[in-house]
Amino acid sequence: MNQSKEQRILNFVLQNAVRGDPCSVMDAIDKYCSQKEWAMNVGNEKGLILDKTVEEINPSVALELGTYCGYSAVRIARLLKAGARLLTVEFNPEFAAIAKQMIEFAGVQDKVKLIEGPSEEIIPQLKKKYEVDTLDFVFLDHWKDRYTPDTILLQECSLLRKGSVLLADNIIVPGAPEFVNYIRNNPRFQCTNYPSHLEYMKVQDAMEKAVFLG
Ligand SMILES: O=c1[nH]cnc2c(O)cc(-c3ccc(F)cc3)cc12
Ligand SMILES: [Mg+2]
Repeated sequence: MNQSKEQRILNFVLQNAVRGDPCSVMDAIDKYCSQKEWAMNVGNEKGLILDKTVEEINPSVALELGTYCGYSAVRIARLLKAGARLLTVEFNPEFAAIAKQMIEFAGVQDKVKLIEGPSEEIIPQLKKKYEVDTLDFVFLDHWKDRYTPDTILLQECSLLRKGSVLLADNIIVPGAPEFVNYIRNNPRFQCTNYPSHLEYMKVQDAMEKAVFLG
């Protein structure tokens, strides 16, 4: 059976990174995906914007939509204080299986709960099934057409509180114009745009930060 690209990325990490060292895992993924095979990890340039946002908030409870191979789950989890946790949602079972191994190899599994399934099903379960009160931070990095409906669903499920921060990847490429229109014209959010580049490419991209005003 032919190996998937995601399996090749994981194998490269297992061969070249240091078990229990999240930064070595991130570096190995970035090295492989910039030199061998492009993949849709947030990457190091936009990753630094993600780092600064997470450090600013210092979240107790964070949610990621779109785990993929686990690169940004490792990136976020390495910055979480003792007792804080990241819930990360992945729809694709193959990606979830790779991400589980990536998160465990990086040694951040105690801070990360990987949930397999569609975000529209998982979000309404967060309070009762996953014991979430409200979310301090949400990283949207799944499918651009889900950014707006999932942001609305988070509000309907009372998962956002005054000061909750959303950060969305891929505002330019692949682009989320409907989400940008929704969030920038919504008086309940205070938005900031962070120009950057598509991971591993000299192509313009951007991230959008949106603070929920309650
Ligand atoms: O589908 C995506 N989900 C989350 N993040 C993505 C991401 O960072 C980049 C891309 C992407 C960008 C350019 C391209 F030619 C093909 C795919 C897709 C996703
Ligand atoms: Mg992305």
